[in-house]
Amino acid sequence: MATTLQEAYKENPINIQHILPIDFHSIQQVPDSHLWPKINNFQASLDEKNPNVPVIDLLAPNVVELIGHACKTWGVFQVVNHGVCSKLLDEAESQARRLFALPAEQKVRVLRSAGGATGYGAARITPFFSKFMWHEGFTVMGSPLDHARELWPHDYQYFCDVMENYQKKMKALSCQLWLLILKHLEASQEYLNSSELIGALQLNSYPCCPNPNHAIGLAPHTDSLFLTILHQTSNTKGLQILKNGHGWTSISPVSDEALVVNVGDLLHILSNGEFPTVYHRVLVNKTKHRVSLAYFFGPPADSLVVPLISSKDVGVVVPTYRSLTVKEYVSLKAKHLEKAFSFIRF
Ligand SMILES: O=C(O)CCC(=O)C(=O)O
Ligand SMILES: [Fe+2]
Repeated sequence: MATTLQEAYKENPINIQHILPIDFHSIQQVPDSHLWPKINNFQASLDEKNPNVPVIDLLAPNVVELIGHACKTWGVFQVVNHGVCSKLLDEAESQARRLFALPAEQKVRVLRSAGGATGYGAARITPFFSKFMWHEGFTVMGSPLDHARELWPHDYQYFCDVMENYQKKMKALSCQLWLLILKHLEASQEYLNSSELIGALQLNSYPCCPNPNHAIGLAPHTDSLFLTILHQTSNTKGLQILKNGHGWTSISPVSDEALVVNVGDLLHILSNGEFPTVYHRVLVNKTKHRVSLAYFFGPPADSLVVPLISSKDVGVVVPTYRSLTVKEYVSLKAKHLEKAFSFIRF
């Protein structure tokens, strides 16, 4: 997938002005370019009234049922007892912090190119909004060696080791979750072989913001692939999902090692709309520099995503979306963001 996803990005280049983040280290005030109309910020009392996102113990005997129910009702859940040790989560976060702490002139050396997939830069959704986000990111697919060498000519190995190990562990967890989801959907295992799943790692940084009521870390969006596994700084709120009937709901980690898993667009299509794709955003705050690591995983770019209809429903339930390749969907999303669905809905 990495290569063909990179091809899809190459076909939809982004203007350099939408890739280059501002120098957050030197900024005292939110510039007009980053000033949004008042953001409906955290309201503790409202958050407390909101129902909590499901927390799933991966060792629970009824885990298939729990995940199926969470995907259907929320499209998002937290997992615990997932087997990724907290030491690795901490190390990956601290290596991400080490990268973002570098001076802007250094980070720019590994700036994502216009049609590129990896490297330092603003969020891919930037061109769809008239204001910029309070965010900088770094995307890794496989080994980050070339970029790490540019950043730390004499001290790049540890960063590479941690990022590669982190992706390996996330891939294993993705495969485990994927098999449980296929079981729930009653899909044959050959249908999307978990060994073919591929991922990309996105490091996100949300620096302290002098005016958090008028800035946004990441504007509302959905993730494109099957699932996203997210590690976020503990004790720092930021991620919110739009929950029907409840408005924006915060998702704070239930423990230091809990990971957030959310359904992406391709799984929404594959489940024939049974699982909602999750609209989410990130808020910023004045005093805490929040960092997150999002691992996106999905099928190879050339594979066809066909809405699944269980054998007992054939002839009764009709597909909501037409089938399409991953690459085709990524291209539609790069051009139309969430309006991409309107091009494939029957
Ligand atoms: O930082 C977060 O909590 C969310 C990140 C995210 O939504 C993304 O990388 O797509
Ligand atoms: Fe996201």
